[in-house]
Amino acid sequence: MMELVRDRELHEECGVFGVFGVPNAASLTYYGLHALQHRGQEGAGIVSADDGVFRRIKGDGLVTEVFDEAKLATLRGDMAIGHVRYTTAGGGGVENIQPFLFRHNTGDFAMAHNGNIVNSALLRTYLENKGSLFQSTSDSEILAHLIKKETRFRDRPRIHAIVDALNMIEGAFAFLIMTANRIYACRDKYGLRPLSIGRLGDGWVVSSETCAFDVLGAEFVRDVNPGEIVTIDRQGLRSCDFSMYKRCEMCSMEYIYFARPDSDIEGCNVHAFRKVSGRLLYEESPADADIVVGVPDSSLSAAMGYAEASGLPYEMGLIKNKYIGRTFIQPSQELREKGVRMKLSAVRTIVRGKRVVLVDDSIVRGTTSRRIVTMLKEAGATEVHVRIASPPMTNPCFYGVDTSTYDELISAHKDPAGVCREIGADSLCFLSPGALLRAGNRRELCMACFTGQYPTALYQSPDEANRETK
Ligand SMILES: O=P(O)(O)OC[C@H]1O[C@H](OP(=O)(O)OP(=O)(O)O)[C@H](O)[C@@H]1O
Ligand SMILES: NC(=O)CC[C@H](N)C(=O)O
Ligand code: SF4
Ligand SMILES: [Mg+2]
Repeated sequence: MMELVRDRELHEECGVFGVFGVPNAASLTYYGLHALQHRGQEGAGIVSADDGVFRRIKGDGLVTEVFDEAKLATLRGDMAIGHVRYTTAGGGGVENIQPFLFRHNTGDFAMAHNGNIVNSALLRTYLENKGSLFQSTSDSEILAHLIKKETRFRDRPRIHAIVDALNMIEGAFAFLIMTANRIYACRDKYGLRPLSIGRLGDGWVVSSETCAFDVLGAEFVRDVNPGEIVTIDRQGLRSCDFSMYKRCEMCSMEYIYFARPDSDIEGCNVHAFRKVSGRLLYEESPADADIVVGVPDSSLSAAMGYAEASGLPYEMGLIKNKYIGRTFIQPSQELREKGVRMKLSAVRTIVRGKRVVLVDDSIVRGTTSRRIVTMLKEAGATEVHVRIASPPMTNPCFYGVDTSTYDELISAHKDPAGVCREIGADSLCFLSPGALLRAGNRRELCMACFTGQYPTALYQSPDEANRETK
């Protein structure tokens, strides 16, 4: 049977982008979303607002597949928000593609979310029992119903309802909420997901990652803080805390794997973080070898750091085919194995007769490492020493990253020696959690998928999590 195979082993979260007070906001949002495309390739959407008139276009696929010039031209106005989606809750389907748009007699509004709400099942039941009719199966829609659930105080400013609603949801989020006159940018109190604000001409832009600012020529202003709502309107920026409990537990996988190397997250450049993590990986786990090879693309910065610290030459021992799309069709498991060969090839003349240090950013199921070790050996490498720039991944993520279930995580069942045997390497070492903190010069980071110490309550047993696909 033909099956659709994703080309990435680890799946990212969504990306959100917003523009306030700049003509043709939707076109700018298109370019912003294009810069965030790596965060989600399943669907994309933009909602624009023009004098209280909201217009929306959304669809399955990449930003370039969903929009064209003619479509963008219909999204008039100087305000817009957009979203690129990778599903973490509620399944696929066009009804789950964001931004969501809600029509209400107190004023229409649109909403876009990156993250995952861990108490969504409970809240959904509560809201449905109160009469809510959901348009989608996405966890994100819950926030809108929470904002509108209280009809007794219709005249109070909307921000009060937003504060109350944000305090009812538990989990990870970067939310953009757009009304006729303003955009609210909100981040969860644990600081799990990134969200930054930039200046563009007389207006403002908000983005999951700062790489989108550079694309538009916008200037970084500041990050939205954990537990904060930044209101953007004609008066400029205003800040309000919806929670006094604040942590700085940014998702470490943003630095390790997800974010683009040219993004700065909470003041630390992603490429710089990875490079230092590679240096620390060498200090913790040196290897007797001839060359250092990174697994394209996400581990290249860490591999450079490892090579620099070790004094070994950094070589391009693996090449990635740029034209392997987001997904490709494979007929069977056997050909699926060949799928990675379509994606990555060893450079025979570079690795032949060499002892190779192979640096990757992470091991999830172990598929990539196993295939690449075999490939390097088949190409003539005499030894392959695998060095991973993150700790063993032993727990699933509940916060918007599809890191797999317990059953699939190779390190949940095998110690590093067992994983080493399984992938056929000559040695295997992982980076320590402490080194991750040092790489970012931080006191806190979410490392729950490595340590099992989740910053929030989970509302789900490990068994349920294990059964859940996404
Ligand atoms: O142990 P596994 O289950 O194989 O997963 C780990 C691999 O997945 C990711 O790469 P991915 O192929 O997703 O994309 P990349 O090209 O961006 O590195 C990550 O960088 C590892 O290489
Ligand atoms: N990856 C994400 O951030 C997903 C957002 C939301 N939970 C969804 O599944 O659509
Ligand atoms: S559990 Fe892992 S992937 Fe999930 S938010 Fe924490 S660090 Fe990121
Ligand atoms: Mg990879």
